[in-house]
Amino acid sequence: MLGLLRYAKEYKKELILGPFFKFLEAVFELLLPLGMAMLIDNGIAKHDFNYVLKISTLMILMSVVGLFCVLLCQYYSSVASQGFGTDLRTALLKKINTLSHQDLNDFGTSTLVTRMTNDINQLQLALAMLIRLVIRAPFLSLGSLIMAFYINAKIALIFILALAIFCSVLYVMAKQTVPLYKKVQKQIDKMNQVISENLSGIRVIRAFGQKKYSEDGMEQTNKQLAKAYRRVANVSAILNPATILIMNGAIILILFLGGNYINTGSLTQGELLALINYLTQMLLALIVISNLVVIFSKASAAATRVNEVLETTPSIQEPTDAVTELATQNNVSLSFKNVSFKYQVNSGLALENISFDLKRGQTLGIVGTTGSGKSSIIQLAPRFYDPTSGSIELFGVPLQKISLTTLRNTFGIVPQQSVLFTGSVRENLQWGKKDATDKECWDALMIAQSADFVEKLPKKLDTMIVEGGKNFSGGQRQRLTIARALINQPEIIILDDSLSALDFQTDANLRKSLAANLTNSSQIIISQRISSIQDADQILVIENGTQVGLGTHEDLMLSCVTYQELVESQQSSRKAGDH
Ligand SMILES: Nc1ncnc2c1ncn2[C@@H]1O[C@H](COP(=O)(O)OP(=O)(O)OP(=O)(O)O)[C@@H](O)[C@H]1O
Repeated sequence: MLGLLRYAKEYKKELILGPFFKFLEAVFELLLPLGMAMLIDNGIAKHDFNYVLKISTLMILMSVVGLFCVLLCQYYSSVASQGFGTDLRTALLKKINTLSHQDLNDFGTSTLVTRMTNDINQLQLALAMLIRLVIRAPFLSLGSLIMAFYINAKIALIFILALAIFCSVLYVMAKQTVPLYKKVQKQIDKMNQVISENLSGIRVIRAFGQKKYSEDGMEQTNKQLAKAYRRVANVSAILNPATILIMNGAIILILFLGGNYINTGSLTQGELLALINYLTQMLLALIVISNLVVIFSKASAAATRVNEVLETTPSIQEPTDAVTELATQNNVSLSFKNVSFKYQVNSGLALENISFDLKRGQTLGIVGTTGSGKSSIIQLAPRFYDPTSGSIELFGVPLQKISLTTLRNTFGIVPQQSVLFTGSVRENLQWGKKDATDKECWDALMIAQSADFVEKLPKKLDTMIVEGGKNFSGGQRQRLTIARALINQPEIIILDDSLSALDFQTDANLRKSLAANLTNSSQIIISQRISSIQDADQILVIENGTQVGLGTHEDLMLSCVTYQELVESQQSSRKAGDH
């Protein structure tokens, strides 16, 4: 956990001044019972009004200065803890952005959300408490003990006894709660996952009338989370009553022993009062320490989880001596040589022996039944995953040697699901090219057959896209994501079933427009529709992860049974639709 403090190094001043002011306040607080004893024994008992006035003024002054010290400490702790949380969150997001798709699959989205939010909040709170209380509480408890020895060493032994019992209770409790907090965090992950699935799929849940099923699932996860919390609370709840019990037991002992000492004249009434004050102060400080233990137990579990992400070595890394310039004039832009791939070490092959050469400026169509491995092929080209065996080359250079930025800038990818972000149409297009001008935006929209509908929008390029692009139709979203992918004029454009929401005419116009405007770019078009790929220079046919055909439409109609069946099934379903 301490390792994470490196993210607080910008706040050194606050980390020093915060505890310093809290320490000052604690010194004043420690002196107050002594002042009270002096006031009673030397002022009130001797009817010395001037002495009472002097000491009480001094005590008020100490309290006021103490108050200002507390305010300053609160200020510094807020600045440092909020800053630390912000810096840590930024670092975590940066790290997540370096992780490969495989690493992200391994973690899962919900746990990353919990780590970015809940876990970092815990760490922020722990740092604030560290500044406010970590020096003050031990100082007050130790200071009270020393003051007790200063007043009466024999009675101070009761303090030691109370302290020993308290520490034992605390140790037992901490040992039990730390693992329980880890379980709670896991349940929070699960809860986040259920919430995000339920909210993102709310329309589907309603459409299928699955409200009850979704609510039951949520309730079950909710109950499990509550159960995990209850188990921690049951253990933690023992601490405060146990501390009060120890405190009251110790006070009884002090009164008993102190009463005898007063009778024999070896202790004054003021001193007895001061001793009880110090005991209360010590144990209250210890309760604070115990609460700190709870906060730090949670923070320790949170730190482990945050560190787990920060310390993950991305499975796909920037190569040393990376190639940043590609000979894009090269005849072959992308080449797969006997590529096989599996998603998990112990799972079966998702792709087996895939080989093709995509020539510059040409189009490769990929067809196959659903789940046959089409998307998996194009996940390998920008190195979202590395192949299990075989090799892939981009303009003659093995992918592993190319800088990740150069590699990914070579591709313009339109994924299966059209993901748009909250922001204007222009801002969304500029994801493809940061400094794209309005002309470049309109050109890209024109090629993607989107200029017409964007032109009709009230604010055109400045029209806001709401979360997930819900204010656009499925087909409009697809065309906007296509425009975003080609605004940078990439060397290779990949359309992963991205024409599915378009009518046949728009689909044909779009492909014509791509061919006419991006003459130097190669294209990979994945589609279930034969009509979308039949004009491609080459068509790759995939079945159960294996390559069962490669050639033109005409070649495949002669040589590939799977292709012939696909064509036939689409022709017959179209005929059935016509009737
Ligand atoms: N992230 C993943 N982790 C594990 N297995 C996966 C993952 N993505 C895909 N698969 C598996 O790999 C196989 C091929 O999936 P892929 O998405 O490549 O098929 P596809 O042909 O593109 O399907 P569709 O046409 O339905 O989009 C499937 O069996 C699928 O379950």
